[in-house]
Amino acid sequence: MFLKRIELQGFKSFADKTILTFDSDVIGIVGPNGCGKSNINDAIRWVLGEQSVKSLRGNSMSDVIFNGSTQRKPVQMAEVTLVFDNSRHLLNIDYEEVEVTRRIHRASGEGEYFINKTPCRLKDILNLVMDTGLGKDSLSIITQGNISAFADAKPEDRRALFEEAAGVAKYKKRKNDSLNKLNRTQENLLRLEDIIAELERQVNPLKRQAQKAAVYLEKKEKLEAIEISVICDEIETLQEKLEVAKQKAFDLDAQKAVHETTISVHDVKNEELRREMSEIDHEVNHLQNQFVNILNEINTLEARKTELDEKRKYALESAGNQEKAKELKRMLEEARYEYEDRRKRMQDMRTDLELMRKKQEQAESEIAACEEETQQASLLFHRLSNRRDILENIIKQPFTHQMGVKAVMQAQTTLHGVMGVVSQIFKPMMNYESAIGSALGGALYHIVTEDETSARHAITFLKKNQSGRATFLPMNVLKPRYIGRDHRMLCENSVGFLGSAAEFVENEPIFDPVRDALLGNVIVCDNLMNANELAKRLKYGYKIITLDGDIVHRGGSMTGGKQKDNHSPMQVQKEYNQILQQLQGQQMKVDQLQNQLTALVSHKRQLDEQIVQAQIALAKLQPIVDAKRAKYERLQIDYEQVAPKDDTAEEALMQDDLVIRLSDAYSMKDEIEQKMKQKRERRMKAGSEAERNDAIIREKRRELNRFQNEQREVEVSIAKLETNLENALMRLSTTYEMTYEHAATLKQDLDMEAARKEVMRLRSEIAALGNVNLDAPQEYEEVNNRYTFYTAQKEELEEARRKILSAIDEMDEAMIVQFKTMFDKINQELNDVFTALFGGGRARLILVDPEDILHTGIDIDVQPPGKSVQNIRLFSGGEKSLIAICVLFSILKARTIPLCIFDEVEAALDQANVERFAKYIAQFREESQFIVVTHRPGTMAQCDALYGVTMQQNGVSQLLKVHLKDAIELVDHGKE
Ligand SMILES: Nc1ncnc2c1ncn2[C@@H]1O[C@H](COP(=O)(O)OP(=O)(O)OP(=O)(O)O)[C@@H](O)[C@H]1O
Repeated sequence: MFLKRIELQGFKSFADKTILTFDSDVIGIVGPNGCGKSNINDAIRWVLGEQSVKSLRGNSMSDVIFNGSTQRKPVQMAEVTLVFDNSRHLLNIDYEEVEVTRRIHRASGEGEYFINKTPCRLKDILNLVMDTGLGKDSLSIITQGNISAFADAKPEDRRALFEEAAGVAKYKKRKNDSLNKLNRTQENLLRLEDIIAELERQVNPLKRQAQKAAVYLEKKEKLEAIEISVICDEIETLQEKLEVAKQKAFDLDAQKAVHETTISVHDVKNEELRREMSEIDHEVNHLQNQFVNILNEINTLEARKTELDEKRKYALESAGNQEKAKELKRMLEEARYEYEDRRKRMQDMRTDLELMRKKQEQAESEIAACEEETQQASLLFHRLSNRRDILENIIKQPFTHQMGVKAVMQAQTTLHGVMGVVSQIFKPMMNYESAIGSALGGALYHIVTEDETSARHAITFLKKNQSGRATFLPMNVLKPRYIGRDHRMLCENSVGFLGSAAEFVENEPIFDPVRDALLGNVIVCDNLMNANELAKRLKYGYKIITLDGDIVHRGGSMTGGKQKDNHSPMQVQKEYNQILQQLQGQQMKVDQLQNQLTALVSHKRQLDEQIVQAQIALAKLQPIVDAKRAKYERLQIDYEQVAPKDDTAEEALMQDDLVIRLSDAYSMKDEIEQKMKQKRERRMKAGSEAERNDAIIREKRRELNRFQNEQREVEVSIAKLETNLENALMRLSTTYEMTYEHAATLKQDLDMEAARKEVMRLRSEIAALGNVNLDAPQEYEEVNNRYTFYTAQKEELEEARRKILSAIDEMDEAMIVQFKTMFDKINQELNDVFTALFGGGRARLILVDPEDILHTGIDIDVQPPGKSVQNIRLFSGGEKSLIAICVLFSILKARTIPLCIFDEVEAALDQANVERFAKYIAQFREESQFIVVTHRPGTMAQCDALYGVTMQQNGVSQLLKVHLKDAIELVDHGKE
């Protein structure tokens, strides 16, 4: 027996464990309607892998689990096991006995499969029974429904039965698998083709980019090798320059200190001089008092002398000759003394006067020279002041020729958002006025506004008042412009480059955007020659201006020259600043000269005064000298008249010291006068010295000022050098990630000028490369690898597809042969089976499309005895069943099927046909095992054994082996 046993538990109406053991070839299963016979049939199909809930007569797979009845609770699990004898190895497995089990749990709804109690997949079970004839479309399980549907089915729906009989299912399955594989391959191929197309699109540009990147890297490497040395050299040069500038700053500091010391020394000196002058004044005062006193004393002595002389005169008249001679001799001595004394004093005075006159002459010529110089200096000062006034006037009344600008600026307070005119907003740094003027050009007279609305309002204002035109720069739309990083670097390495024009103006921070927009990308160069050279290097992409205001425009055109009366605001401002500076110097010069002149004039005035005083004194002394001489001569005559012949008279003594005292008083007076003169001279000298010191202090202060300015410039240049140095160091660290110390060890001994040019050349070549994708080589390699990989894959897939297609062709071939052979075999059997069952007539199978064996439908052409009905559908139900049964038996004859389960297939047949049918089954018992569900005694009579299925009141099927008679009774009893 092929199927040895069925074990059911919880399956449909078989709530309890039920075992059907098959020990005969033809087993009948009998029982009343609804007792559960077909559930056995369902159980077999279920185990063999039935997935159609509908064909299992349920709504869900868990409907196969015993659902309970009035007296029994539902169970939670259904399990059916089929036990096969596989000694003939009909099943595709090596075991002699095979147990196939399927289980389902109500809770999870999950099914489990087992082969020989080992869990397996549904697929394994389908494989196991494939081509045994036990498949779901096979003849092994035929129901009444199948039988009646067979005749009415469409020809193509009948095909499955024959395919199953021909055993092409395995090919079909394989073909299906192959087709699925082919589909997947096809899909993969499509996907691959998409990927390859996409990669193809990327690979060529990437290849170009990778080549470009390689060129870039090569140049970059070369550049790096040279530029590190160039930057090092630049750093060293900058450091040297910085050293020099710092030394200069130090020297300036030292000079400043020297000057400051000089100033303070002179200040101290002046302090001393002033103290000395005040002391001298005090002393002169004191001497003047002394002078007055001595004059008084002289007057007193003179009076006493006159009185004495009168007394002597009277005494002489009454005296004797000897007495007289003695007295006269004494008087003569006094007179001679006085005369000599006065004469000598007069001589001294004359010498003094002479000296003073010489000094006076010298002072006069000095004054004349100083006056001339002062006059010249004043003249220049006035000329400069006049020019300053004119320029001031121009500055105070700007925009005389720009009516529109003038009108807007006059109405600035009433117009919202008008911020100023460009020429007034920016103040060029010293010496950059011409350059900035040229850089701004026409924009000098543009009006800066907050935004476009403000500009619109101003334009409306100009229109309404017909006040002219003006150009406006709304701040909100201005875009900053810069010199590109690479270009900047190129500039910094060029001779004569000073910076961008924006660096040389001062303005309020709020106007920075205007500054950057107008001047950010304008380059300032020292002269036109260097400007041309730089323009060439920059490929004429920037406006370059020189300190003289000449311009090399973008594109290379040039503007230059000089205007006679340049009234551009920047020029006016420049001249005004220069004039203010000159005026300051000139004013100082004039002041200095005037001070000098005043000092000279006062000196001369003092000299004049002294001369006059000396002349007066001399004039006063002259008559005195004359009188003294006359007196002396007179006394000499008088004495000679009375004097003895031998003048042996003893030396006359000056008895009265009045004369000496008087002479001493006069000497004292002269001495005081001399002292006063000396003091005054010293006072004057000190005054001049103080003035000279003041002049020196002023001069030193001026120089100090100059030093301070110079120091500021040096500080600016130090700051610039430091910035440049910092930039160079930064370039080293950002571009090459190197410190200077490390870079210096790599520095090569190059001709720096040539190296710089090489750097420039490489830079411009690199810049000309444009955007470089440095990841391109790697990306190219990746993409190219993927491209190669996918192309190879595509070829492999195409090869696989070719193989699948050829395998499908082979399978088709095999299926056609197998199908056709089986079909022919069945067709051969059919006629015999038909005549046997119908008792005559003829029947044959027809291929609807013999050209397409793989898909053709199958028609049946039957001719029961004595009938000429062409269309199979026109036959009666019983006839249709019988025709189907004929085909069934033909198939059984054509090929062996180990197990056939017939579920009331003969229900529609009449008694005679049932018997014929039953007997026919018996013919196959040698090859096939039959399980026949039947109600018909004729069929039962041909069975070797009969199982009766009963269902008691509790709704649970039960099984019992019965004899034929009991079986008929069971069925009949059921009918009742
Ligand atoms: N899940 C289930 N739980 C309990 N009983 C079930 C279940 N499924 C089906 N049944 C019962 O099984 C019976 C139907 O069995 P079956 O169709 O095998 O009868 P039968 O003997 O073939 O009848 P007939 O001779 O009319 O063809 C019904 O009474 C039905 O109530």
